[in-house]
Amino acid sequence: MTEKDLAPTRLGFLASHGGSGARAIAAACVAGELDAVPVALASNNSGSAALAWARAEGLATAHLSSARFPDAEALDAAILDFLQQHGVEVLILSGYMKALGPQTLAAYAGRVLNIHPSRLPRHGGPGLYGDRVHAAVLAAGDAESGATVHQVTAGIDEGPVLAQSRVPVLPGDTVETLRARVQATEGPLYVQAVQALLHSLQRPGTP
Ligand SMILES: Nc1nc2c(c(=O)[nH]1)N[C@@H](CN(C=O)c1ccc(C(=O)N[C@@H](CCC(=O)O)C(=O)O)cc1)CN2
Ligand SMILES: NCC(=O)N[C@@H]1O[C@H](COP(=O)([O-])[O-])[C@@H](O)[C@H]1O
Repeated sequence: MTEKDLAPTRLGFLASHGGSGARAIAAACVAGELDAVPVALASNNSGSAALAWARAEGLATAHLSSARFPDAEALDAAILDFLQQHGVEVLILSGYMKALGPQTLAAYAGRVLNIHPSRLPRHGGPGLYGDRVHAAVLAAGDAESGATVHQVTAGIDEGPVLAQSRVPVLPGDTVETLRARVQATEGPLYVQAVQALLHSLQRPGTP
């Protein structure tokens, strides 16, 4: 058992807006629920609340967007360089609205998680993000919805599902009321999924 094995796992985040998932996971680290430490957050929006929160928390931060790196390969390389520079071991997508590139996916294979606000495979894929997902659930007349944490692979929302929540869709629901009911499940669900991933990484082969 090396010193690194005993050290808490270093977490990195990508977020486009509020970073609610990152905040819930960071709080669970402080509370001792997760044997991990948040170390870095990058956003494609320089004015995002997630970036302001990460700066205030003392995390390493970066604004990495297609505006700064018009070439997708260069943006992917910049994201990977930022994460490796800060020794990130597990990457958490927290309301990140851009496709993650092949270099970062290859370097972090099996160690990248995303949360999506529906019960995948329903209402997932390109073009389905944020309130568009809740609108799709309502338009389809689904009786239930929820959130999904999955491993991230090249295809959008196609990675293996690790955990799901379930909430009812109620008569008279709007995008706002459904979003609030689903988002109330996301923090605990994401913490539970990260816990399971850390366990599998820290003690491979144990149930
Ligand atoms: N390689 C992967 N990258 C990402 C995945 C993934 O599964 N594999 N998940 C997404 C998150 N996501 C759904 O959970 C998602 C995010 C964004 C989009 C989308 O269509 N985005 C629009 C742009 C939206 C914007 O700029 O605000 C687009 O790309 O045109 C769909 C699903 C994160 N990355
Ligand atoms: N496809 C990804 C996606 O739609 N993610 C969803 O966006 C919201 C982000 O909120 P936040 O910016 O306040 O964390 C969250 O509800 C998350 O499930």
